[in-house]
Amino acid sequence: MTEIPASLYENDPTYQMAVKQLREAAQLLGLPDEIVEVLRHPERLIQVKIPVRRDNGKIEVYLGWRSQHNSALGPYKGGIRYREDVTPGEVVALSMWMTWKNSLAGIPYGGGKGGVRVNPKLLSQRELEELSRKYFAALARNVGPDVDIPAPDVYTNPQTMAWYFDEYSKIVGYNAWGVVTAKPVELGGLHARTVSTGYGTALTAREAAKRWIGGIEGKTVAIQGFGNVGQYAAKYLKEWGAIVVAVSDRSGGIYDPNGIDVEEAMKVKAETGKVTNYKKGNVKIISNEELLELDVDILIPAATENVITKANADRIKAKVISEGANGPTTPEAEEILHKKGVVIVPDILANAGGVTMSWIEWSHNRMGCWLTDEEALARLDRIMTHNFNRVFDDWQKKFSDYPMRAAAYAIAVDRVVRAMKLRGWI
Ligand SMILES: NC(=O)C1=CN([C@@H]2O[C@H](COP(=O)(O)OP(=O)(O)OC[C@H]3O[C@@H](n4cnc5c(N)ncnc54)[C@H](OP(=O)(O)O)[C@@H]3O)[C@@H](O)[C@H]2O)C=CC1
Ligand SMILES: O=C(O)CCC(=O)C(=O)O
Repeated sequence: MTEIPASLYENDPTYQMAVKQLREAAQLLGLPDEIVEVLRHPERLIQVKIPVRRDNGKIEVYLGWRSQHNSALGPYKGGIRYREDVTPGEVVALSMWMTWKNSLAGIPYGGGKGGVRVNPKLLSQRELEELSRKYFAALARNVGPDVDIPAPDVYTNPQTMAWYFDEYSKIVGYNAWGVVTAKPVELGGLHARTVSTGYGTALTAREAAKRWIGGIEGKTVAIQGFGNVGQYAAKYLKEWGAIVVAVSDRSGGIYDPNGIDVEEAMKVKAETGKVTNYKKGNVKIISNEELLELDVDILIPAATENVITKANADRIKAKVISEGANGPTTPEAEEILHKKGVVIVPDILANAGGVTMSWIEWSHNRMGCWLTDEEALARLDRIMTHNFNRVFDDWQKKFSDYPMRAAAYAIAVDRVVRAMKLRGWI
């Protein structure tokens, strides 16, 4: 385990975007530069080396990171992603966004995020298990139910959490239920965690539609990314009366102006791995870029960072954007869209359903009692509807010259700074 210097993440464009957002929030709150200087760096950035014996008998070495951004409000909390192009800068940016997300959600966590540079689609299940166990064993001294609590992100899932949980429990010598969340139901997880990020993203789109475009009923929706977040956002928006006209994955997008059969698209994705194998109705294959520019009421980017940029912002026609993904909109694009009257529900609010449900799972694990999925989702609905309306009202009253993100950041950053001051850190 090594800690790595700032020069390894400072030039990363996703990190720079996160710092720009922080600086803008600091300016609105009147915070001095020295506080920005403290907040722009993680408290700890860990790099680990993971040698895996491949099925062909050869050893391959992978690199992994965990960024622990800020713990003023509680233990670090945030997911771990497996992607072939993960960078330390991206991981630090994502951990900073977790600090603001958890603060805004009002849950007792700081921010953390992890990543392993690997294409998991090229590994067998046995190789993935070895990689996951070794990565978590390497982090074991720096995670724990009161220290840092990981969860899934891109290309990780409840099975990955089961391996992490088991590896950590073996090391500490007891069942450490609270060390990870989004575990399988058999290991203290909630099915509601699987649907919760997409549910929350759909919910904030629903609430934004009520306040901005006359309600969700009959509104058209396009969703980029058809994984955990995109699929459940599509499912709930359809249930609430919207028409999901387009969805996509890495293979491309499908578009039917009369509406996609979401259940069927989920089945096709599960069985074939590609949503573009969906054949129902008058479906047309489109590119991911075309999907973003469709003439729809609501757009949900639910795949990856930096997809809405100054290069395409002018051509985006949606009136409401709910950010299921972390960091899908660059600050330059956001300014263009704000001037066009588009409401962007920021990621730290729109995709907070996952971590909020993680907190429900974690607190129940620690109390040794269990909630039903219905109770858990009803609680999430109450929390997120309240948080959405609080941010929306603050935005309209105090920050309407800026995008909605400004109001969310003002609440989130202020809470962290106050906690740091009370603790005597700054
Ligand atoms: N899971 C969670 O609880 C949370 C996730 N998020 C964020 O939501 C986003 C999606 O995460 P999640 O759904 O969990 O991830 P998944 O791995 O479940 O799904 C990712 C989806 O995005 C697609 N995708 C990936 N890269 C691209 C690309 N460059 N262009 C188009 N599509 C792409 C994938 O395609 P394919 O299937 O073909 O590989 C897949 O459909 C991420 O930004 C993540 O950080 C935020 C909060 C919580
Ligand atoms: O539930 C969690 O802790 C993970 C959430 C996460 O990674 C995210 O919100 O981006």
